[in-house]
Amino acid sequence: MTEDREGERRQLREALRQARRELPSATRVPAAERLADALLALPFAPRTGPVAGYWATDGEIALHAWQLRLPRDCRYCLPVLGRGHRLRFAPWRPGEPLVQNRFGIPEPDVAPTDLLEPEAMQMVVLPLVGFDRTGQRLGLGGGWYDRNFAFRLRDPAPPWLVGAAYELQHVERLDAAAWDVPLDAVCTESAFHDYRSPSESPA
Ligand SMILES: Nc1nc2c(c(=O)[nH]1)N(C=O)[C@@H](CNc1ccc(C(=O)N[C@@H](CCC(=O)O)C(=O)O)cc1)CN2
Ligand SMILES: Nc1ncnc2c1ncn2[C@@H]1O[C@H](COP(=O)(O)OP(=O)(O)OP(=O)(O)O)[C@@H](O)[C@H]1O
Repeated sequence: MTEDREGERRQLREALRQARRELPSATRVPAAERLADALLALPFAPRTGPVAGYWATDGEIALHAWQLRLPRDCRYCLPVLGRGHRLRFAPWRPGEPLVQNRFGIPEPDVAPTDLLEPEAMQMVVLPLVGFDRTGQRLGLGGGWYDRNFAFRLRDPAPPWLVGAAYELQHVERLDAAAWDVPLDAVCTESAFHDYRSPSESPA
């Protein structure tokens, strides 16, 4: 990528992060409920097994409403950062112990043997800074999700990869890099954006 492109990407990231941070709680609270409605109504919403969310930070749309309304046999998990940009997941219920990771984001305080691999997830709800009409995602820039879900560039779902965002994070077009893993869908407070190919979305 050229330096110009990288600079543009940085500017876009900052503008979108600021816009989402500025949303008032009168907007955030109902948005989290509408997001939960959309995630629970997904045609491929899992009935059972581990599903991954995130601990909302930096103005990200919250997932607690979804977590509370998940089917009984689904286990809500949070991302746990490892060495070398390794991302794994740990089941977590409200009240269970948390520690802060290197970015100050809470993650479950569990033994390494309790961590689940990305491949074990039925569905992953990804945080994002921006998304476009083709399902490309702009993240915080660490490449954590792209690295750890690169297998989805060749393997079919599951895990289904679903971005969660406010509609104001929708942008016209993001440049795709070779390593960018496209999303299967994005849910917002007002829409379900379906990016699956026809073969993945039977009529
Ligand atoms: N809520 C949430 N959890 C997440 C992510 C996320 O985007 N949101 N991640 C998605 O990948 C992973 C963590 N990746 C992250 C990448 C950068 C920063 C970040 O805040 N960077 C700061 C600089 C902080 C520092 O260097 O200490 C910044 O860009 O301002 C945070 C998390 C896994 N967990
Ligand atoms: N599969 C991969 N293998 C090796 N490096 C990768 C891979 N995917 C991404 N990266 C590296 O990660 C860096 C950040 O990528 P990018 O800007 O796309 O992150 P992002 O999607 O915005 O962030 P995140 O996924 O953490 O939310 C890139 O510079 C790239 O070098």
